[in-house]
Amino acid sequence: MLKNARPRRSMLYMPGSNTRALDKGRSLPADALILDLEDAVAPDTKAQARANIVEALRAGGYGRREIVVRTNGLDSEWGRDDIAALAAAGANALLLPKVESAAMVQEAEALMVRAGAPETLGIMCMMETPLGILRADEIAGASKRLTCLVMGTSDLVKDLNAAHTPERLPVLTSLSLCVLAARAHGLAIVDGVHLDLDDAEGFAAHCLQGKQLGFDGKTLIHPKTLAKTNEVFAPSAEEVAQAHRIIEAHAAAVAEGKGVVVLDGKLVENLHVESAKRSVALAEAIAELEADAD
Ligand SMILES: CC(C)(COP(=O)(O)OP(=O)(O)OC[C@H]1O[C@@H](n2cnc3c(N)ncnc32)[C@H](O)[C@@H]1OP(=O)(O)O)[C@@H](O)C(=O)NCCC(=O)NCCSC(=O)C[C@H](O)C(=O)O
Ligand SMILES: [Mg+2]
Repeated sequence: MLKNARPRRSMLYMPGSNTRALDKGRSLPADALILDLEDAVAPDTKAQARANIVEALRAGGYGRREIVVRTNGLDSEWGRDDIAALAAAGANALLLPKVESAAMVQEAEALMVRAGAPETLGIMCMMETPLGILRADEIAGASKRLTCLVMGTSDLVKDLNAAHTPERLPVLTSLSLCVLAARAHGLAIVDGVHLDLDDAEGFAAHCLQGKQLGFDGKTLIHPKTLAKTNEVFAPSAEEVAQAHRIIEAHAAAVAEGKGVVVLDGKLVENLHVESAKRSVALAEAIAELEADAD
């Protein structure tokens, strides 16, 4: 069972230096917004971006969208000040970049606590360096505050000296290792960004591949990709209807003292019921989120 389960089909990055984007986030159909202080922000605008995000959080208006702030690394000149300013500013989670060990997570958590972070403030980790991927299990188990791993496939491809390819073979092992680590620790996990904004077909294929690999959703860089992402990572109406049929057929079998049933020629066991219940719960959570956004 996932800790802190909620829809994370679409997580849209926006630079903290872009106040227009921070404002637009209040009306975009994203499950989560990542207000960025790291790579999307130039060094000489870091302090202003931090102030913009604190002000945006104070002003509120983001509804039920999950609000995540990506801080700079603790090895940079800005990381500690980011955590000090954001720990109690009202975000749902802080996203730590380039995490490579449990110790890095725990150091950030200690700073968050010192800065007055509420117990509800979550931690997310960017998985985007070779060492971080190799230590995914250690990182995913580093703190009770951890809710979600976020793939950073751009940095990863760079560090691997690999290439962005349509099938993503160069990063498949890394993606799957992180999915394994996330699930082993009951965490959510979200796929990396697609950099080519004019490649709608390739983007859709990567969404589908991510869903098939087990990801809960995808990180995004532009609002025009939200609709496709939300569609792919949501259970379809047919899937939800089939999930209800599976739950009902199995319940009827159990009432007759049987543990399994054959539905449409396919075996249905308890594990299928668990998956069906997960689909129904996700569909309900999405409906709630979308009703709230109207
Ligand atoms: C890529 C962009 C710079 C493009 O911006 P722009 O030229 O303004 O795009 P449009 O003119 O098409 O924008 C249309 C309207 O949409 C708003 N907009 C655009 N992008 C966003 C956004 N991300 N969030 C919110 N709103 C957005 C524009 O303001 C326009 O609105 P309006 O004025 O009403 O018409 C830009 O999309 C952008 O900056 N994207 C985010 C880039 C980013 O955050 N990058 C860092 C994260 S990715 C990363 O770091 C990867 C990871 O770490 C790894 O290693 O893999
Ligand atoms: Mg990165």
